[in-house]
Amino acid sequence: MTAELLLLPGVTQDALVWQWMDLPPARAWVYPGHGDRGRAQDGLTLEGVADEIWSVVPTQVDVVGVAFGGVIAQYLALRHPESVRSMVLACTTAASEDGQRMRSNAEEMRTRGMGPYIEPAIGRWFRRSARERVPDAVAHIENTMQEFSADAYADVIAAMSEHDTRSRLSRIDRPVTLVKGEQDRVGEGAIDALHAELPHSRMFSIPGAHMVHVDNPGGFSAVIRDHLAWVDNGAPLGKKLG
Ligand SMILES: O=C(O)CC1=CCC(=O)O1
Repeated sequence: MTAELLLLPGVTQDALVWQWMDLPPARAWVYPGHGDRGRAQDGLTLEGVADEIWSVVPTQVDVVGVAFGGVIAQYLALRHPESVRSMVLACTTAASEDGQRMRSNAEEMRTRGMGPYIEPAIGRWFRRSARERVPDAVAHIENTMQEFSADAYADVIAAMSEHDTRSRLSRIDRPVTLVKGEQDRVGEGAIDALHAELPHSRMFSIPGAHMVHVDNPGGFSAVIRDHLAWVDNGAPLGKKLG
């Protein structure tokens, strides 16, 4: 059986967020509290999300993870290495910088609701030109966030506050393509840090802000297709590509 392409998006995003990309057939994952799904009954953890994915996907997957999705992809590869053939990790990180601040932000979200968070998120996630270039995609994200539960958003931020895979990244012996959004100002330097630690990684920079898959769907599709060709052709393991 060949590997299935598995798409893990950023927080608040549903399966429709990939519709502007040009990809081979893929499984678009929907996290608890996202899309039509209820919140995780026993609380959302990074390990729990990864384990649920592992329990559902076929033998092997090529994982594409953006932002929160890139975090989940790391837990999947660490906890269930046999299930991951390769990864594309975009605009993501190996560790949250300030867990205490994230936990207090999460508590504040639960009381304030989604309203105050939508415009700032659009500002971080897209380049200014996005409303002209990809108006439907920006509108989709805005509409999704307006309907989204602040508790579900807070669940993700609280779970991410515990995130730190730095000491374990050297165990991931799969080919990884890392993607930097050239205009991504969230966690600057985080992709370089992943590149330094992941033994079989290569790195691309493409125009785009934090949610590079929605901000630059054409450019990100091209990277994924290049990645799949690289892996299908036996991505040279043990060799660090720059
Ligand atoms: O919203 C951000 O700036 C960072 C982020 C947290 C989870 C996610 O997917 O992006």
